[in-house]
Amino acid sequence: MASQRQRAASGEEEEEEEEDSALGYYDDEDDDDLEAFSEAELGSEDGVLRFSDSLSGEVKPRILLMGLRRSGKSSIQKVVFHKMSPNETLFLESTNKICREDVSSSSFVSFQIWDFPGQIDFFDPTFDYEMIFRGTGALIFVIDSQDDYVEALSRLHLTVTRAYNVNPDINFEVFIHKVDGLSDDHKIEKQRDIHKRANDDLADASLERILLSFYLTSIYDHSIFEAFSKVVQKLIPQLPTLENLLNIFISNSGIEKAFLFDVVSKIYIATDSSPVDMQTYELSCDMIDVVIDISCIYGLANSEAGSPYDNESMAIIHLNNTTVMYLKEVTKFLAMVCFLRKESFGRKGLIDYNFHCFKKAIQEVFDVRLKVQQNRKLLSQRRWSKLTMTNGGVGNAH
Ligand SMILES: Nc1nc2c(ncn2[C@@H]2O[C@H](COP(=O)(O)OP(=O)(O)OP(=O)(O)O)[C@@H](O)[C@H]2O)c(=O)[nH]1
Repeated sequence: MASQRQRAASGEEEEEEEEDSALGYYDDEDDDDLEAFSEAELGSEDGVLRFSDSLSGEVKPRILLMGLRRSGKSSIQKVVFHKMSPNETLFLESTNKICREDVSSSSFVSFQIWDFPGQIDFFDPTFDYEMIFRGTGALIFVIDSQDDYVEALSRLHLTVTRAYNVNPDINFEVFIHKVDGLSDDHKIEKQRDIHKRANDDLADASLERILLSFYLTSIYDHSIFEAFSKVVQKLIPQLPTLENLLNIFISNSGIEKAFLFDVVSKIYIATDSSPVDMQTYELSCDMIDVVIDISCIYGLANSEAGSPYDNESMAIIHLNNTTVMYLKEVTKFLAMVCFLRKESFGRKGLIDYNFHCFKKAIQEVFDVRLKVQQNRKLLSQRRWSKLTMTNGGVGNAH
């Protein structure tokens, strides 16, 4: 019953299911989708924006994780979205099916991650790669920097050119991964070499218009979260508005830097336009961890199951260099982390007032988004029922 309602609600979901069976991938998130649907439909919590409404009619951007075997694709997914500790990834088994994961049930960022097995020949004629690339927002190609990368580069070239022919709007992101084993000089040298070779290959094929972005990553530090943040940010249509709001907020509050974080994944979905330095980012991640850990241990009454993060969540940390870190809840999934001087923190009342205005503005941005999503949902519902009528499958749509 629920699944019939779900299907009727969105033609796109139906399309996805068709894709699922065509590709034979593993998806352990179906039940979560149903839960998310009933929650969204019933409007479970007043005043909480349903950013994670998985059946909103919006086509969720797809992020593909590709690369050679053992390059680290599954580890990246597990560490960023499942809080797996990096050491545990040593025991991960090789992926032998495409694994799809919906990153929308527990966090703000709403997309699907498809983890491809390294050995798969997705250019096999029986494999419908066009269908895969058509709905893709970003393609992350993982290259193991500790290994010989000649084969990886030719695979990257093949993948990118095929994908570009199907969908020129895909963002191509190259993770030069496992850089934890390399010295700083070596890292830069590898990046330069990979960058040059990959772009030369494209130039030789007269495909200079394909833009590749490169990131040095490792699951053993924050670089993987930072890189993923940038990949995800490119898929958020409201990003310029969010950045603008943050700029206005910090300039009126005497704040030096502000990040808007997705609490669950620790991906920052926006920051003001001043440059990001890795240390501030790492400190912000640590602060979120501290808040969640302390809340889990001491904040939940009678160790009941509940959310360690709610609208009361906030934290202030004074660093020994006269900097203050200030964390405040923005929505159920988002937190703002600010860096400011001790003197500026004296005007906390003003900061809190500005924050209140910022929060309201964010709410408005997402109200608009919600409306757009609802309209799309209606449209796709109509399209879907028309389609089922013409195919004589009216029964399925009800
Ligand atoms: N040193 C280091 N090792 C890593 C890093 N990321 C992953 N690994 C290791 O690389 C090995 C392979 O990782 P997987 O995530 O299974 O690789 P995969 O690309 O998913 O492999 P397939 O499923 O076979 O395609 C594991 O032993 C990980 O612990 C990293 O950033 N640094």
